[in-house]
Amino acid sequence: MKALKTLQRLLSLLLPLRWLVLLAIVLGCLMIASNMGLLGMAAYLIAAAAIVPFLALLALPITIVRFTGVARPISRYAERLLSHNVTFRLLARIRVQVYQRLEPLAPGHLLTYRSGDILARLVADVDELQHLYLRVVAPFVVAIIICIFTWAIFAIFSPLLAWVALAFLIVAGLGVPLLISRLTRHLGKRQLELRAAQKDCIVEGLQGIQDLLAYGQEQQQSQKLAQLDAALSKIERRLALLTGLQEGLHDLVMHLALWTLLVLAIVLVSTQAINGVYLGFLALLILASFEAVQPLAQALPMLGHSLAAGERLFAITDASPAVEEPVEPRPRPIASDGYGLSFDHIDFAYSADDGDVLHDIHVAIRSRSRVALVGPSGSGKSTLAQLVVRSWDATRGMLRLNGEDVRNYRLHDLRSLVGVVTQDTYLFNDTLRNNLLLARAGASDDDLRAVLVQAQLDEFVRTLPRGLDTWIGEQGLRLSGGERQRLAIARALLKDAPILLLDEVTANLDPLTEHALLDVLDSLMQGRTTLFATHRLVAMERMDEILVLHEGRIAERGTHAQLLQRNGLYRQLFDLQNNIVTFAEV
Ligand SMILES: Nc1ncnc2c1ncn2[C@@H]1O[C@H](COP(=O)(O)OP(=O)(O)OP(=O)(O)O)[C@@H](O)[C@H]1O
Repeated sequence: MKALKTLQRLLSLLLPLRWLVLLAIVLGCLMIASNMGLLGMAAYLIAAAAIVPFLALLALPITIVRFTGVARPISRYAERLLSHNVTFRLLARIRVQVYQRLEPLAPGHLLTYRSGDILARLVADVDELQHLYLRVVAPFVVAIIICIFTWAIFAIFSPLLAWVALAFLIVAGLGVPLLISRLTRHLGKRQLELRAAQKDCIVEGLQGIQDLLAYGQEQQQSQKLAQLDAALSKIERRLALLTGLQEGLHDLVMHLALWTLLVLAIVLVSTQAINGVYLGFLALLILASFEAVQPLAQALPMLGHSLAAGERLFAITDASPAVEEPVEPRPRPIASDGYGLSFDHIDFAYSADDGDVLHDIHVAIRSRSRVALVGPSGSGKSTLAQLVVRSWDATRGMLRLNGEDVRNYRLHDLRSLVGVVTQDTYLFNDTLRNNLLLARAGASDDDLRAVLVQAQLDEFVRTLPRGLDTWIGEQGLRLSGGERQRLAIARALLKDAPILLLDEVTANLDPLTEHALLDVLDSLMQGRTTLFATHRLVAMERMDEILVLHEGRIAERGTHAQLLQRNGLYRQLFDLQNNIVTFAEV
């Protein structure tokens, strides 16, 4: 039932291209009909030439042979061209549509998938659909038309012959392949899963190569890959066995059909029910019909692969996004005197199964103020900051931007107001220039230079032989940690958004680099409403307010001086970091 529904959904994707599909079907019929015409008429001519005294009487069959001889290659070529065109256009469209569906799922839902698995779905699974679109849809319709056509021709000579021929065609074209398809369906699904796991193993192995080498685990990773390969080969062997079996059965049915029909026809000829001159014609016609249903017979067992791939793709497109777009969105807010945020009694849980990680967060953040979120690891700093860009929505309570619920703005509008720098801002394997332009396409070189100066990266860029056109490697691997962070800051400066989220920006840096970067951050925060999540209590005196989070609650709030005076959790964390007390004393 599920397979039928998937098939129906996959077929509905063809609707926008229905006229091209129809044309491919017409061309397919023409190709097969001309093949049948060529073979059938050739057989008839040979038999008839012996008994027909004047060649002129054979003018029509001769014309048919000449016409079909030319029509066959032309229609074959046009049909192939068109089918491939339709299929690969559709696959490209599906791939983009699935990819676009990934974006609203990020980051919440995507965490449940592995990168290799997503890669496999977008590349290999989409490719699997070609079995359906290229080799099943049009060939199926063509095969049905051919069956009807064959039946009609045989019926002219004898209804008995017609029904027997049709029965054999149905068994060869549909019965055998559907039987094999039932056997291969679960294998096809397993094959896709194993291929995805294989890709994931390779992607993970490459991403974690340094740690694998450091821990001497590279052998284990190759063993894992070898095990997956072995499992995959086993499945592929079984699939090859079944496909071979299917081809053998098809040939067997075809031979049985040929002999049965020939014997029947000879009996009918001997009883004068059929003119003997048509015997060769009928024999070649049945051979041509079997040849016509053969592509479908070969493709049908692979239908299981397409259905399994379709199910895996629909699992992505059907997943509900972590956050929804508003039904009636408010226009993008424009506030000349800045943007304030207010968290109204917010509770948050990552999923219904998990407990709340934020409890009753109730705080207003004035426009253009700098607020630090500090607290022990896991206290909820990043989670709270991420609510601002609606990576997730609050489970209870409301987050307002200048008094309006953030859920009432288009996601794009809301996010365009926020600049984000995290400890692992993603840098693309591209030039410095293009990594910056991500924040504002079309920015001039002067704009780029200005933000590089502010981010104190201009001198570094000047030392590079290719300047802004230098490739920075995958994830900015050719840059040091400090340079990567400065580039991320320059990017945020270029975006020039009025709200800023800084999440552990200095976490991976040495004290000297951290110190230098704090000045850069200072200029970035200038005039922007800033949430600065950090567990490092440095430069806290530059903050207007500090919120100390503990187990998802605001445990303390105030300025650096007020919190130190209070002698609470903040003081403990501060003393611990500055080696004033030891961990045991806290
Ligand atoms: N995607 C997620 N799914 C489920 N739980 C999560 C997820 N991300 C974080 N958590 C949990 O939420 C809690 C708060 O995590 P969060 O990352 O916000 O803390 P943090 O204060 O920023 O920590 P750190 O300083 O270590 O970055 C933790 O218990 C963490 O395990």
